[in-house]
Amino acid sequence: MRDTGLRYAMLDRPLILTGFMGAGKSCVGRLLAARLTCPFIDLDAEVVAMAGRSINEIFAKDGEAAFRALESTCLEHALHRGGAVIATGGGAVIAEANRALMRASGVVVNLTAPFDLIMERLSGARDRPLYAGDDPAKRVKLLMEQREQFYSDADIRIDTDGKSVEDVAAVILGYLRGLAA
Ligand SMILES: Nc1ncnc2c1ncn2[C@@H]1O[C@H](COP(=O)(O)OP(=O)(O)O)[C@@H](O)[C@H]1O
Ligand SMILES: O=C(O)C1=C[C@@H](OP(=O)(O)O)[C@@H](O)[C@H](O)C1
Ligand SMILES: [Mg+2]
Repeated sequence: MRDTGLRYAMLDRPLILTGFMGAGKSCVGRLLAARLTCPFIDLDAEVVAMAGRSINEIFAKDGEAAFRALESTCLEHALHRGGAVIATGGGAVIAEANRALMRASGVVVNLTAPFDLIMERLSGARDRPLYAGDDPAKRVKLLMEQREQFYSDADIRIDTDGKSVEDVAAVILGYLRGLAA
């Protein structure tokens, strides 16, 4: 069943998913956009399209700062498109300007998962430069701690532990229904 009513309710407001790598932003976002029959924008894909190279290549050749600049530009473009579901990359919340823009433009939904589950979901990931290299567990732990303050800057936080992608999308749809009522 498609939530066409909700689609119209949020037509001019993006729904923005934030959260750490592996929280499920991309999977949940794609499903949610299908349910809402609205566009789905994955910021990582937008960055790759704009740069003409992979995220791994951008990090390796241009550095993280260059990636963050592209990410901010793509976020701005995406927010201007109005009613869409936007899956951000896990680090999009670091820049204060990005957070302010997200809060001012749409509904910010933060997906969370405990450290062990994040590690489980990321195991084998090859397209995440911040997960690659020596001791990814140590880096993930540190980044999760450092970013917690930024992720908490959201309209709603949803713990995805024990929930399927469908379950998480259903919680968000329920929240949107509450907003539209
Ligand atoms: N709620 C969930 N339950 C089980 N697996 C999940 C869930 N959310 C995401 N995953 C899995 O975790 C991995 C990362 O998901 P993804 O949507 O790419 O996360 P993100 O975009 O937040 O980094 C994928 O393999 C996906 O299938
Ligand atoms: O947390 C981060 O800094 C990053 C998360 C990634 O997106 P996902 O959160 O979708 O994996 C991607 O933007 C890049 O590898 C950097
Ligand atoms: Mg993603």
